[in-house]
Amino acid sequence: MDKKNSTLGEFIIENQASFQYSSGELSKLINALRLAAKVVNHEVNKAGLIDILGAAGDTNIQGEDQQKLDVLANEKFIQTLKNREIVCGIASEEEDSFISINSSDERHQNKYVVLIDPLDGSSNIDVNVSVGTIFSIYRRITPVGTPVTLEDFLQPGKNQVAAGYIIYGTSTMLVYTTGHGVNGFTLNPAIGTFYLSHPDMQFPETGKIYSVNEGNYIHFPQGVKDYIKYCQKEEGDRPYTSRYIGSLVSDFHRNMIKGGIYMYPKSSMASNGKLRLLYECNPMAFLAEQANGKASDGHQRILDIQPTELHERVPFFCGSRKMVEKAEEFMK
Ligand SMILES: O=P(O)(O)OC[C@H]1O[C@](O)(COP(=O)(O)O)[C@@H](O)[C@@H]1O
Ligand SMILES: [Mg+2]
Ligand SMILES: [Mg+2]
Repeated sequence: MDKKNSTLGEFIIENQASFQYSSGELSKLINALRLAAKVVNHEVNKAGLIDILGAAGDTNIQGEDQQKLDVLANEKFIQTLKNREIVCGIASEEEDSFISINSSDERHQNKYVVLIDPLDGSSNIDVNVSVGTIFSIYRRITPVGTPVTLEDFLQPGKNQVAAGYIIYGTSTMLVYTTGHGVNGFTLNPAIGTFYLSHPDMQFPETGKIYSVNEGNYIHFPQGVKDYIKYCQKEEGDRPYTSRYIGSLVSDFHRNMIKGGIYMYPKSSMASNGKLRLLYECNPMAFLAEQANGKASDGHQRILDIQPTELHERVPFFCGSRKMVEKAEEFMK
């Protein structure tokens, strides 16, 4: 069968053998994420027709006003994973602490934990700009059959067994890696099936797009200011084009296809920037490296960072390898 025609379900089965310790559990887990993605996609598409726009009225542990769609997406992903008893723990950007899940079947204890950003790009929900969901999967490190602990979630990103995102945009796509390259699947809404549309995605080695919230320019470290000036200078293949959607998933996706760099630096207002290491930076860094790109905090490889807190933030520089290296030079 021509690879391009394969569905996500077929692709998962075909690639199961490449998973370390493959017992089918990781395949079931990715299948469950696929299902939850379709459920949330259905709700996102109705935004404006049903009551899911605007704030939900609560504040999450990040100190952000939760949007109704943040809450709905969070519930749908957690519910879908819980009901299928295929993970032993879940951590979410929208939950204060991690959720421990014990399988009702003594003989079958799960070995994976999932970390999710259920709705990425929340500030774009009400204005019909593309948003996403981000997921990251680890093999637990505490003994199977015992309750999960914080330790199981505070693993360096290089321990991830899988990571991906769903983008709810002009089309809905699921893009993921299990450590064997990055593949993108597009949802055919007529039949509710994801098809392999973007096999073996690769970041171009360099590009002409830089993505950063320039509204924060005066608060950025000098190195970042200098790199932005470098991007804007009339010289060689520059100036680059500034593109910033304000949804990490969408900016990353565009830059992976066209070549570019996304930056959310630290600033005098936010000493570690805004993005969460566990829910946003680690999964996107794993995808970037699997697609020949690069991700750092301006100095250190994101995937080598040892997390210390569930909701910690880190500065984030991610995209085409040569562009991230250039930005790091300026940061030095
Ligand atoms: O509005 P800002 O400060 O530029 O932040 C935009 C960034 O914040 C985020 O929205 C953070 O993610 P959440 O929406 O999941 O909180 C990123 O998707 C995006 O890149
Ligand atoms: Mg996010
Ligand atoms: Mg979010």
